[in-house]
Amino acid sequence: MTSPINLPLVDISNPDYKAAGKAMLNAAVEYGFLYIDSRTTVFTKADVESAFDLSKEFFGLPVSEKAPYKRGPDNVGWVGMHVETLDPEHHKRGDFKEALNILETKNGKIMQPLPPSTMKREAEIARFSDLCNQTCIQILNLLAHGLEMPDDFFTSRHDSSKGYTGNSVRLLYYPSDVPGYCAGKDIRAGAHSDYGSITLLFQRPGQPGLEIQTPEQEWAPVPVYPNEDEYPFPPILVNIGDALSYWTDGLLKSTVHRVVFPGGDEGADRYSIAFFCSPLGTTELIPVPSDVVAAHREKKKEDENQLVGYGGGASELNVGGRRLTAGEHLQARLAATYL
Ligand SMILES: O=C(O)CCC(=O)C(=O)O
Ligand SMILES: [Fe+2]
Repeated sequence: MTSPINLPLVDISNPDYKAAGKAMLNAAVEYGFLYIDSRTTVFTKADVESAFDLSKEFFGLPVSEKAPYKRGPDNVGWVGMHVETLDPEHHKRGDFKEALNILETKNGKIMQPLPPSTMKREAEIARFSDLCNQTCIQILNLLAHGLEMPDDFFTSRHDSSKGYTGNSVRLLYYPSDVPGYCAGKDIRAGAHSDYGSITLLFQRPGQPGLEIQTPEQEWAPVPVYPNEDEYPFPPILVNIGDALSYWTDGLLKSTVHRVVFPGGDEGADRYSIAFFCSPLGTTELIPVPSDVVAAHREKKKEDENQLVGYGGGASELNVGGRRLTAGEHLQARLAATYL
């Protein structure tokens, strides 16, 4: 096994905007993954604990109480065991996980039906969703800054008051004992890249399992904690999705990752929470006006249609004489992974 990867840890509250923007950009270019120091975020320990607590409560419901809230064509709702197959090419059985996709809340309100016990916690969910959104805006601003573009270039294309983005909170549950699991054949979450612009990932102490693909095509575990420091909760893992990679002509990496069953004593259940931040569905994935991106393109002289990240659903960046939109890419990827 490859040694754990040593990803950069970024202080998101750094008043030296220029330094923070470059630190964020460098990590996004080199790894496509980075940690945000949880001491520098808008979240309190209680916000994160309450989100994991309600996640545990939801997944602990009997199947009969979750089934009425099954994921529909709008991609919101409960995803049962083996329903999603993130890497259908390599895994016959679907992912060994359950998920709950919760669409970004609006003015404190949940926009979809949920079980009464979860609905009761609407205020906590809405606060968590808002804080995720705020964090994504901070990150997108810093990345724009790092790319030497107007600070609001990305955020203005993520403004959900202007249309549908697909931004969502995703609660994930990977049970440790699933009948019929076959080591070496089955996987908790198959290899994939994320589809939107950025993903925030919240993890729990003692519940590892995430791995990223290195440029040498090996799998490197991503530790829950990057070092021995004292944190109120584990640092938030941030990764770049396909949209930002297309937008920057591959300068920012949409890195392939997966979730495995850890060996040894670490065979615990894993709970994680992702926040997927996506551009407005109508946004064309055209390389952005950045000198930094232009210099990268000049250096690479790359093929226009090269695959980005895992790239499965979007080998064609041009459709019908125009560029692919963020919404089309999202739909193509979902169609490829819900069989
Ligand atoms: O649970 C995790 O650690 C990762 C989940 C993930 O990669 C995803 O849902 O896109
Ligand atoms: Fe992912």
